[in-house]
Amino acid sequence: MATRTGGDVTGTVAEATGAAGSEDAASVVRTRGLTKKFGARTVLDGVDLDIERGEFVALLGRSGSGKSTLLRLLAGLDRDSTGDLHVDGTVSVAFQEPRLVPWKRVLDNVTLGLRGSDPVAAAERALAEVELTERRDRWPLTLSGGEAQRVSLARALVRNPDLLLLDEPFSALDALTRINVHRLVLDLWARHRPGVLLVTHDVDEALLLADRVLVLDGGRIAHQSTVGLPRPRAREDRELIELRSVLLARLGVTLEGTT
Ligand SMILES: Nc1ncnc2c1ncn2[C@@H]1O[C@H](COP(=O)(O)OP(=O)(O)OP(=O)(O)O)[C@@H](O)[C@H]1O
Repeated sequence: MATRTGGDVTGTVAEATGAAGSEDAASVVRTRGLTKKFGARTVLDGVDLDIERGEFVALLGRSGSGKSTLLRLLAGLDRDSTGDLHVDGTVSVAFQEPRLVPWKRVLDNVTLGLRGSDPVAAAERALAEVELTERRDRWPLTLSGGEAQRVSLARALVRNPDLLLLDEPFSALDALTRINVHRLVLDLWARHRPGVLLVTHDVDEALLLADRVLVLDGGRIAHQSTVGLPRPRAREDRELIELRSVLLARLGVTLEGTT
């Protein structure tokens, strides 16, 4: 078993408790030699990962490289691993599908499992932040995809997480909605400053949003690029274009013959 310390997971599916002082107060995540096997197959093979408080990290990797597996371990949704894993603070998770409870209205989805003195007021504030105050009494099935994803973000943020884990939360959205939700996530992140780990297939999305972009390959963090540009960022920025080709090459995509 991995030594899992810290991490009070609140999210859509998991609840775990624990508390421990961090070895490094600046880090919300610290893993060393984190290894995960499914049967005889080693999917994560000694992952060393640090995420600082308030840092936005994106994780790229080919399909099946183990991105979601790593996210699930950080979320405490899977505990069967070896190595060191330390998560310091509260964790919230948002997935590709919003995973709203269909028989609960929007507001009740956000307050679900929420403790504290006034969960309704907290949920109302969170819904206002994602600009969905008017939808508070709607049933999830009557929401658009973008609205449902914003409710899912409100539900994640209402808990004021130290670590926000995002597993491809934008991939099912149409291009325009995706741009708006990107803007919203950056806004919410700037206001709340959780550490973020965003799992994505989209190199541009990673470069537009993150401070650091990691590539998972061969069960390890095989590459990282730091993106020093201020936000909002433009896709056509020269530095971004260069980083994009480096990352695509690391992902095994070559752009020869394309413009
Ligand atoms: N519960 C499980 N039992 C057995 N194998 C699993 C299980 N979960 C994941 N795997 C395997 O582990 C590998 C990594 O899966 P994972 O979902 O983490 O990859 P990923 O990088 O997130 O992929 P994608 O980008 O396609 O979502 C895959 O080969 C997958 O089949």
